[in-house]
Amino acid sequence: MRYFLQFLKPYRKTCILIFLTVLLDVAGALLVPTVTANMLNLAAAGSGITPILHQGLIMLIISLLAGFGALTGSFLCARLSARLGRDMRVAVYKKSLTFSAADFERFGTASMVTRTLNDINSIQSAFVMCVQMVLPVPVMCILGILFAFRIHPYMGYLVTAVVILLLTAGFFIIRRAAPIFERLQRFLDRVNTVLRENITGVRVIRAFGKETHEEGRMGRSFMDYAQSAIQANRLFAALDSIATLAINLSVAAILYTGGNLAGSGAMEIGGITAVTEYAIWILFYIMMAQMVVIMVPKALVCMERMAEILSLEPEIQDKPGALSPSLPSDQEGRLCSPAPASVTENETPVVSFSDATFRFPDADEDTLSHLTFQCKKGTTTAIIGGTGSGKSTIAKLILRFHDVTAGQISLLGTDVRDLPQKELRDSIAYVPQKAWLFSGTIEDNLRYGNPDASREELLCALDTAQSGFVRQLPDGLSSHVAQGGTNFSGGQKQRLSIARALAKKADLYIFDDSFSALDAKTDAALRHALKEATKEAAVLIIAQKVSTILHADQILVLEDGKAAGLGTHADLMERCPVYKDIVRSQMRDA
Ligand SMILES: Nc1ncnc2c1ncn2[C@@H]1O[C@H](COP(=O)(O)OP(=O)(O)OP(=O)(O)O)[C@@H](O)[C@H]1O
Repeated sequence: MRYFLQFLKPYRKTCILIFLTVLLDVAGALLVPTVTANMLNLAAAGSGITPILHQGLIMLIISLLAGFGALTGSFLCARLSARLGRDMRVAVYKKSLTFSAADFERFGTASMVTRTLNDINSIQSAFVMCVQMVLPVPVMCILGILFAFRIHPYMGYLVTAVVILLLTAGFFIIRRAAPIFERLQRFLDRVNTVLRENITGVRVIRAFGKETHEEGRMGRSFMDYAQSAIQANRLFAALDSIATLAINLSVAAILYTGGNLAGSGAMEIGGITAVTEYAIWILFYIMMAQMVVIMVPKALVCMERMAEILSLEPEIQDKPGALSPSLPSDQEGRLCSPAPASVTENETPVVSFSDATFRFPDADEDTLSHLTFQCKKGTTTAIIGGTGSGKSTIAKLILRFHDVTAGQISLLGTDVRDLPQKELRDSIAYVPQKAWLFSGTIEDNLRYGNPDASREELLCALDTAQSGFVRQLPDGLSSHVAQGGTNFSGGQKQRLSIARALAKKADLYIFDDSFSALDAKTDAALRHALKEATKEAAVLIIAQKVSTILHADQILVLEDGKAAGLGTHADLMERCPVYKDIVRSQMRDA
């Protein structure tokens, strides 16, 4: 709630305006029956047409003012709701950009999507409904009861009794509804998770013939959600029936009591119509408010879920004053080394691991242990090792998706934890293990890391990445890319991802198993072209195939997160049994 009020703060004036329009609307709704009663009383007393017409004119003015209030209120409310929704979504999205991989895992992708879209929608609609339906209730009740008392004390007591009865019934129903709505939101998260898995993994499901199994899983999630929704709707139905019964009983009571009072001359005949209308209006508003208030527990749960995201302290944060003036950029946007002048550029390590150790928060053992190596400008460092040996984790640590548990990683002599994350990542071009392209055009994707790149630079990056196929496409650089790049083959996606990285001017290029889908000829041609294109930077290649890294300046051999060897291919063939095993097994397979 605290967070929601913060979002509401900039719109204080609009809120006050909305309240005034609500007042106008409610006052109009109650004054029209009062004027009707006056007209009836005038007619019953046999006064002429002029005073009745006069009352009619007053009624017209009141109706116009009330209509203006209602219309303006609705407009302001709709606009406020849309702006609040936008502000909340932007805040949640911006916050999610600061999350580390571990922070994301706390929520899960499906829940993040539900929280950003569905939860904020629920907050928005509950807010609009509350302003339009709940805000007028106290005003309507107080004014309505006062007006009824003005006509006759008995009528006042009657209306008060009905109001108390309905508010009590509403209170108990809402108390029962809160946990149901909480459950409903959790089930919605689960439906989203299962649905996402089923849609993204549809080919695997079909290939393994698991349609029936998945149908069952989906069915159970839908059933749980449906059962809670039915329970909630039953409560709505109960509330609806109670309110209709209350309205009818109160009208009957008013007609009976009012008739007796009018018959005995204690009350004017028009009073019966007026009080009946007051009661109907009050009960109508209470009924609508209860329908809306029932949504409040759900909205509160959604607010809590939004607050969970907004209040989370990101695991990885920039240090206060992390902006590093010691790392000015050169003309091409690369960070310049803060190394002393005596150190020549070639000797300055772009990346340096010093006894770096890392353990995932939920793991029992270190994923990487005591790694020490350096990647220098103009050289290629390769990392090879078995599956799960920690190769990709090294790339993630350099990019600060995680922080080392012990030891240190430096970029151009500065601990990466002392650099602003933006500055750090700006100086690195990264090709992730899973090639991912964004929907749009090839050009949009290539410009992702370097929006100012010229067309020639983009074509050059494509050529280096052996993506000549782009030139053959009818639309060339403007060719459409589907979400995730699904309209390209695995190898094409990899090459486009490599071209995207190359289009960015960086101090360090990281290729995480990025050549795996390439045939041997393309792989060799790409590595040859890469040497020239990245000669001003350091290159880190993570690979499974020995042929990809054979000519690297140094090769780090990883075994269970530990360095089993570091050297050139020839060195390692002489003294690293783990490397020799890898080479032999791949030769045998070949
Ligand atoms: N988020 C995580 N939480 C816990 N453990 C993880 C997480 N991500 C990876 N691991 C574990 O860390 C280890 C190293 O993973 P990593 O992805 O670095 O391996 P890799 O050598 O790149 O493997 P591959 O060659 O299969 O890509 C693995 O045992 C993996 O199970």
